[in-house]
Amino acid sequence: MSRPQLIDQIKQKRTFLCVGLDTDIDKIPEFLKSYPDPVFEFNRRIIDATHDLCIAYKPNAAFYESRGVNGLQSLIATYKYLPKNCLSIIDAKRGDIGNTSDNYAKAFFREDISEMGFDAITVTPYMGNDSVTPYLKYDGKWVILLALTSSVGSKDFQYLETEGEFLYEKVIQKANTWAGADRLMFVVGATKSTEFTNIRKYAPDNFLLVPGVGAQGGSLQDVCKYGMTPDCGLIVNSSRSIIYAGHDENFADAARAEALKLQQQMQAELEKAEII
Ligand SMILES: O=C(O)c1cc(=O)[nH]c(=O)n1[C@@H]1O[C@H](COP(=O)(O)O)[C@@H](O)[C@H]1O
Repeated sequence: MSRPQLIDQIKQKRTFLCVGLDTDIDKIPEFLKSYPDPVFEFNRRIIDATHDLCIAYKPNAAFYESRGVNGLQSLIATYKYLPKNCLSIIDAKRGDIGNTSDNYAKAFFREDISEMGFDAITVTPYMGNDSVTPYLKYDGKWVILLALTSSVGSKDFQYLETEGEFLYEKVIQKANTWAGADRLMFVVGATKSTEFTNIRKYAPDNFLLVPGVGAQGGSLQDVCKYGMTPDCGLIVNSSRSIIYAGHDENFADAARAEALKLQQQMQAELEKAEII
């Protein structure tokens, strides 16, 4: 999905919500366990219940890889089911030397080889240029680079000062010399909303993938106040607070209700900023 298409979807659907498919087989309703692929069945119902309220889905690879071959099958089935008008993000947080990154890129971008052709992948920046550029070779695909994460541990390295700047500021500036805002996004945690003004100095046009609203306590309103651009520039992810909102046969309705609350708040923010 290109940047103009993404912006168009945001305006049409009046939302910039990403539903995180962090599907833990131990947390899904018991009645689904009789299905051949319970995790896919769970995801299918979540997608059916939320696709008009969001513009992206983000399966987190860890929840699938932890189940070996079965997990990979659930991930492939989920990828194939994702609506084409939603940005598909694989949250894999990969990054390695060039030829290894080439293979990670194949794993998630080359549908002809791996059966998965996600639109975007999360990548760690710390091995530098040659670890990131293999993902950028794929025209039309996005790299979403970790900049300032929502985790408590973000202070360990991301706030280290070097040449008068924080390391995360350097990451954003350097990475923006590798690709434009039509190919590169950054992850910035919603729990870091006070930093958004600063981040926009270095990333005025990039879309930011913002996790941390919901279970981690980040404020959507603050994220919008400090991080929104004339193109919206935000994809706000929420995983647990949506997908585990209910625990019985009605879990998909409960997920929809949570997604709807966020969509309505997002619509209000888009209207306030006169984007729609
Ligand atoms: O890259 C991410 O998506 C990510 C970066 C970050 O800084 N913090 C963060 O929580 N995430 C991911 O975003 C999702 C957050 O899930 P919830 O806290 O359940 O909404 C998880 O899949 C995390 O792995």
